Amino acid sequence: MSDRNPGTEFDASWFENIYINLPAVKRRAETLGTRRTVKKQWQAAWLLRAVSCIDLTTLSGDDTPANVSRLCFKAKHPVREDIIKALGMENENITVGAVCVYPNRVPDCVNAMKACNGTEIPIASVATGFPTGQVPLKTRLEEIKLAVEDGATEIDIVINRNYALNQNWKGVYEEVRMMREACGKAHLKTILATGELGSMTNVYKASLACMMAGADFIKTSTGKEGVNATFPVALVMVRAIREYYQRTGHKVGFKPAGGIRSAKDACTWLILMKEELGDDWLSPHLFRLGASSLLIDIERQLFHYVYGRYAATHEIPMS
Ligand SMILES: O=C[C@H](O)COP(=O)(O)O
Repeated sequence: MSDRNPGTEFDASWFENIYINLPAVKRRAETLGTRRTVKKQWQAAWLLRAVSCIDLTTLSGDDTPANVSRLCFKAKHPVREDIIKALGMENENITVGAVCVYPNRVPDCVNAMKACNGTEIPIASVATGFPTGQVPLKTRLEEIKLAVEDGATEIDIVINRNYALNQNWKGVYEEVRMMREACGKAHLKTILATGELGSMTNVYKASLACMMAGADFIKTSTGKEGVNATFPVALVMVRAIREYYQRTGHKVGFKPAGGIRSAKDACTWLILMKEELGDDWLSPHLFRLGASSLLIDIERQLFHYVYGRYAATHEIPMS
């Protein structure tokens, strides 16, 4: 993870005169999807980089110690050994960026990580009444503290959408500030739930409020809203990250989440980060992809890359 973002005093002037040129943002987003392709010889490297940035997620009502344990094993061994060997990467320790679960499942992650020896992978817990946040502040803060006590090293909170929709940026700031305090040493990711914020201007202002309050990452969505991670929203958020960096010198990370399922999209997200913020934002310290099923497609593409598309789909061993 990046060096902690200490945040700043609340400054209302940051929220004045913000104008988002939506047609221009949309045009820029379209160029990301259509005009950039990763050269063949670089494809595997880009895909492995995407793997290292995944927050491998399970956030379901029917999560159990068993499926969380499988998730943790997969987090430590995200790509099949023969594929890694064929790529000449057997000496690299390739893992995902973190696992991401509900607070009740954090102890299961701790146990599962102990059971498979080797690298410790960060355990991220959603908290604060995820996904809606519609519980009292005292409960939301307590939930963070319990998750950290249980072993979470990263906390993904949801912001107060009521405050955001009512332009109460000081309210958003003060709650996030308290949440950061409750996190202690754990890193803080703030989920904006952009699909519920009503406008791109609100997305930009919510991003600023969270970073001012000390968010280490800003994250698009819970994955449970009607609209989740989109490229136009991401462009608005990363430009807020750039403004915050220019004003304070602190680098804040970015996590798109929700509906990211294809290897091609994963590469496009990396290209967006490279072009908008630069190479520092191409590592798990400053970039995460929140996803529950993206890894399956990346592994499939790596398989095709190593063995060829024909072998991958048609060949069967005869003995
Ligand atoms: O934070 C991560 C998201 O909840 C995952 O969403 P997904 O299941 O659409 O990949």
